Amino acid sequence: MLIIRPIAKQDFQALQEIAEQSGIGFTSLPQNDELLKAKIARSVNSFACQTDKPGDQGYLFVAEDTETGEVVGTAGIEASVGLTDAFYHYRLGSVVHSSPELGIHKTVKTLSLCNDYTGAAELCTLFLKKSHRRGSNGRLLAKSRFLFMASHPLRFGDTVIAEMRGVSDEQGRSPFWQWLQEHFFDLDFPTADYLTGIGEKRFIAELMPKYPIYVNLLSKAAQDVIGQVHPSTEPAIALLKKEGFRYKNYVDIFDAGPTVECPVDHVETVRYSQAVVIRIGELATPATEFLLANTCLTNYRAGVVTAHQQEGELFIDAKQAAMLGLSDGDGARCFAMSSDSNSTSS
Ligand SMILES: CC(C)(COP(=O)(O)OP(=O)(O)OC[C@H]1O[C@@H](n2cnc3c(N)ncnc32)[C@H](O)[C@@H]1OP(=O)(O)O)[C@@H](O)C(=O)NCCC(=O)NCCSC(=O)CCC(=O)O
Ligand SMILES: NC(=[NH2+])NCCC[C@H](N)C(=O)O
Repeated sequence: MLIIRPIAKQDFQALQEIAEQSGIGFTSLPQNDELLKAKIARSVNSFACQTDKPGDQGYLFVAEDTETGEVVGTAGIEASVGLTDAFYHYRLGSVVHSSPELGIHKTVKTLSLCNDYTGAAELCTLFLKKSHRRGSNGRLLAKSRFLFMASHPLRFGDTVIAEMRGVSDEQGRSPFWQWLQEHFFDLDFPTADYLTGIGEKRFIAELMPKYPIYVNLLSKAAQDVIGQVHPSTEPAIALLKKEGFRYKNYVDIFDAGPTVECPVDHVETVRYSQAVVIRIGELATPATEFLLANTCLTNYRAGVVTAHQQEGELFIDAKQAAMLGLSDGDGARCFAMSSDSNSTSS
């Protein structure tokens, strides 16, 4: 069974391995041991802190294979971005150049630097080792965060966003960055991405073009990747679109990958999840698959279980209950895996 739990200090090596595997452009996991240790410590403090409003908390979860004890994936949530340092995007807009006298009307796309997502919660750091990309593992890892948010809504911004990794090749060459580099920076994409990942973001404010950029002046290769995701990120964006996330013309300032957004209470897993009381014992048939999480903070656990729901109660067997730290009579939150089809679009 795969369970999702908060990251702990002893997961450092596993996180280091995931940082190595995730590669360039996966901004939130740079290969820097001190930073990874600091990320773990920040997460441990975030789960432990008592708060009723979003602040500088970052929650990092891991997926653990209970049979081998191996950590096989990560997923994160930032409570609210841009409150301690500026959080930048490019907003893709339009300007119209029009001369009725000459009969010329031209709409030109522009990219404007902005901080519009300040205060939003952010999903990040979603990674599953290739060996475990099967069955419902990816869905469990991505969705378990929404059960956590549904149980602890006061800890997060009202809107949740996700910055999707944009297009770059295996050497870390990004067509969009290439253009910026030629005109404004003397830094390659891997270095810029690394500096952002370790929080050294002052150079953005200092060097980034401050006036809107006319998109038609960019190279064709750069124009083509605006709002496009890296091939390995297709499953991640597919999962979020099914949850109701939408692209509203905001892109990453380095690789032009799309940012998608959704009000937290509109996210499918949040909307269709239910608070239930756990009953442990024999399962009645037909039992079906549920995503189930306890309502704890530091002892948070989530997993996919076979269960039987009757009104406000969810019946599970003792083994599954033990894995999720649940006892008979405990409150929990569940989502019927079959209700994924409730999604309004894909
Ligand atoms: C993202 C995950 C964890 C997802 O796990 P899996 O690949 O096992 O997921 P899956 O269940 O096979 O696929 C999820 C859904 O995507 C669909 N799908 C799969 N491949 C696709 C493709 N090439 N194009 C379009 N859709 C595709 C599947 O049909 C499925 O939809 P149905 O359910 O309808 O069948 C993994 O792919 C991964 O680790 N990727 C590499 C790292 C990465 O790029 N991470 C995202 C960075 S961006 C980030 O972290 C922010 C986003 C976030 O945190 O959520
Ligand atoms: N350059 C980018 N577009 N980066 C997006 C970052 C990918 C992913 N959201 C992360 O947490 O790392």
